[in-house]
Amino acid sequence: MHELMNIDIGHLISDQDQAGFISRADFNNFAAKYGQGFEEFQAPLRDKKSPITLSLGEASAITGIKELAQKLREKYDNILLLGIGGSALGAKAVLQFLHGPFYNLEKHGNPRMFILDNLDPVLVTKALGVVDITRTALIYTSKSGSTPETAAQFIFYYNKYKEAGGRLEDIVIICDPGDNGINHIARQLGCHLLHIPRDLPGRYSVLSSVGFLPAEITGIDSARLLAGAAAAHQSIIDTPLEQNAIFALGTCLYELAMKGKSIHVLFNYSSLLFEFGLWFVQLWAESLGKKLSLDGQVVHAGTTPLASLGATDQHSILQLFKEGPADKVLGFVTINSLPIDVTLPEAFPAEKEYSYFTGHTMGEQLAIEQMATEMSLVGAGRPCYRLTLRDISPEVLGALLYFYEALVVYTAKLWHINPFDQPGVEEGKNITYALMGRQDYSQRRPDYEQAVAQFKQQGVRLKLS
Ligand SMILES: O=P(O)(O)OC[C@H]1O[C@H](O)[C@H](O)[C@@H](O)[C@@H]1O
Repeated sequence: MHELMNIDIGHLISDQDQAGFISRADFNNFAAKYGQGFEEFQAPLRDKKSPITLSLGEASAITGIKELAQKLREKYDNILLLGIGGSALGAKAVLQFLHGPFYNLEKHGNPRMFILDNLDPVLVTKALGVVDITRTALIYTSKSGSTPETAAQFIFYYNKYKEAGGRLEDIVIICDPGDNGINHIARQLGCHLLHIPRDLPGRYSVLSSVGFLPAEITGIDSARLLAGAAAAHQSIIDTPLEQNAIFALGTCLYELAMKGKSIHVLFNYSSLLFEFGLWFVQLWAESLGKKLSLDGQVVHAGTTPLASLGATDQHSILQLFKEGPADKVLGFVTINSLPIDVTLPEAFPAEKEYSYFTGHTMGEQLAIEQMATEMSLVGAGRPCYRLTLRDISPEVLGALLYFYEALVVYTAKLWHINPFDQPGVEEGKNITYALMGRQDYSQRRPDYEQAVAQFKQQGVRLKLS
């Protein structure tokens, strides 16, 4: 992993015992205090018992995924990928990091990929306006198969597709194995059906067919993504405690949370990492934000993730990071070697605001701005760490994704919570099912309707115009 990315946590620690940082003495005591817990985290990884290691077993699915991707590439100009949360965010992160922001506008001979991850009548209708549905393949990704937003999208496009004479057997459904509606539909349509390992939760599923199929369709070798993840895995289980990045960073983040750093900002210094930032937000939030501990105590665990984009957000939220509440720890993600750089030629030499650029590259400027921002935050007493990615390659991204998955699982151990469930999102779903008239929720419907009426009554409406 060290060849793919490296990490600097030096500015989470203070030798002067500065408030808001980890003291050197505390840091030196981590092994004694948390070493045992870290071994308990490493053991299931080593034995391939941790759910995140299920991704490593997905190597066997890659040949089939490549064949399917090839077929779809040959037949179709566009792909509409329907999914939400973990069924969309990872694929978006992969495509953006490896293809850049203009993939759909560039000429490369591969299908354009539209990932529709919201319930929005305007979005779904507009998408129909930009693709020829008869030249478009549908991928419906839903681990549970019961997510109402994605199901509604699928019903809409399935009908449009059928009306247009689309080949139903070319539809792709990606879901859990199981005896449920989505599996029944796939079998009824005789379409492609790819299964996600049952115990691999959706937000950890990017390194499975969920991320691999969109990657392959657009020309990314998913075996290289997985090779990067495998390298990260090996490093996490082999590296001794004192140099182990997951141990040091995870423990620092937990201890800083105990000191009131309740917000974890990931400040990504490349437009290619914007979607990765959103993937991180779901992973961190749903895995660590828990009311109950493993033994049933009310703990309200977790820290709030926030994704920022450098250099853009230096001009919006940075002011707050530096001078607002001291409740944040910031992680910078930078890319060491860019495949493209731009040297600025001389222009307006008489003007001091413009003349100093001559001969500098934009990559150099971005790196300077990142360091300047980080230094200024550390100087203001804000703890920061930095991940430096070797380059823009599938191996690096695979390692980065697996690194954060493992970091979340280790941090959850410190919080003593389950990182693989999300009980907090269920209630809203149940109310939706009941109010939308789902049959198996009919008994609960009157109660929910009454509760909704009461809730609305409690509102205090003010006039704005
Ligand atoms: O993949 P699906 O089953 O459709 O789930 C999509 C999303 O639904 C829920 O909101 C869960 O909290 C998320 O973790 C999940 O990623």
